[in-house]
This record gives sequence, structure tokens and C-alpha cells, in this order.
Amino acid sequence: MSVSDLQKRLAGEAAALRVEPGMVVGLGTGSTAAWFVKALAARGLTDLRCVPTSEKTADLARELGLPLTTLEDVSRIDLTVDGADEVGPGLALIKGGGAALLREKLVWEASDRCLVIADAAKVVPVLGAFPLPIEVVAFGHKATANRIMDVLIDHEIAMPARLRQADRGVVRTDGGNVIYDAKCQAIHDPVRLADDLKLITGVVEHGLFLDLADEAIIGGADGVELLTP
Ligand SMILES: O=C(CO)[C@H](O)[C@H](O)COP(=O)(O)O
Repeated sequence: MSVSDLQKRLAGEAAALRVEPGMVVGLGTGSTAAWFVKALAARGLTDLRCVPTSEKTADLARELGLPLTTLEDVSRIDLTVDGADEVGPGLALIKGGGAALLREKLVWEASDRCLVIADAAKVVPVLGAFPLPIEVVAFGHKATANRIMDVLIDHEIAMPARLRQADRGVVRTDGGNVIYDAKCQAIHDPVRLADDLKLITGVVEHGLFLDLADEAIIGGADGVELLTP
């Protein structure tokens, strides 16, 4: 197992210990969240109800016997545990590397507590080295991308956002949207950028998760470290 995988696993296992019987738990998406899901299933807690943030996580949770529910069927989620692509100052995050940002944000916003889990390499002094995912409605997405570019230029970001592709062609999210990844290098005003992106018609969501995380468990060389905003 690679060093980063080991650190992800440590963080996921530590987070699973935070879950109590009877809780409604939000299950994040990605390789770190998968460690959490496996460790949670291994605890065999009773009366859990789990809200997955993607079809992929739902499949894993189902396979491991975790009881699933949906955001429509629960009024609140007690605790959501999810990974991140970057963890910046104040626990401002970039998420969406796994294309689940919209469902993730919906689940996070319905949660009483949100716990981020990550390996140490994800902790950064300034957000933006990881390309910022922006989820866009497929209809007219090239026109929307032009308007995203205008906003990026206004934020002194010169690189155009790139349509996310995989081996099988353009990546579609679980909701059928496409993703543009914006190479920002450094995001100096994440709050203004988040607001400006949300104002563009056709932008469904972006991967800036600001003021949402309550705590982070970071896996490192010497075990786990806790971070708070
Ligand atoms: O936001 C996400 C998915 O949309 C993931 O949490 C993020 O990409 C981190 O993934 P990993 O744990 O595999 O590094």
C-alpha cells in the first residue's frame, strides 16, 4: 500500500470511531471515504441509516451491508464524513475530484456535523493547485464555459477551464451533468470566486466547500492529526 493510501486509511478508520449507534450518517465519495465506509461497516453498529453521496459509494455500502436511505427520507444527517482534494486555511476545501461535488454539497449542507478525512499531502497553505471542479448542465455547456472563463479572468486566472474527459469520453456526473476543471494555481478570494461562479446560468455547483467542515482528520506519518477551522 502506498504512503498516501495508508494515511487515507488511518483517517478513515479514525473517523469511523466517531459514529454512534442510531446515527444518520452521510457517506462521502472517493478513495479516502471508501476506507471510512469499510471501517464503518466493520464496526457492525445497529440502527444506522446512511446517505451516500454517489452511486459508487452506494454500491460499496450496499455490498458491505450498510443500511442506505436517501436525503428525501431523512430530515437531517447527524454526521457526514468525506474526503477532499485540498484542505486549506480555516478548513476551506476543494472537492469534486471524484465528480460527486453536487450530491456531496447537498449532503454536507443537510448535516449537523461534517468531518473531512484526508492524507497529509492534501493540506495546503492556499487553495488552487488542484484544478477546481465546476459542474455544468450539459445543454449549452460550451457557452457556459465561456462565461466561466470571463469570471476566471476577472479573478486573474488565465487558464481556460477544461472539460473533464475519461477513457470513455466526456465524464458525466451521477446527475448527468459535465464537469469543467479550472486550473487556478492560487485562489486568492475563494468566497468571491464561489459567489461569482454560482451566478452563471448553467453552473450547477462548484467544488469550493467554504464554512462547511467542522473538523478534519488528517492521516500522516505519525498517525492522525485533528484540525479545526
Ligand atoms: O470530492 C471528492 C469526490 O467528488 C473526493 O472526496 C475527493 O476527490 C478526494 O478523493 P480521494 O479521497 O480519492 O483522494
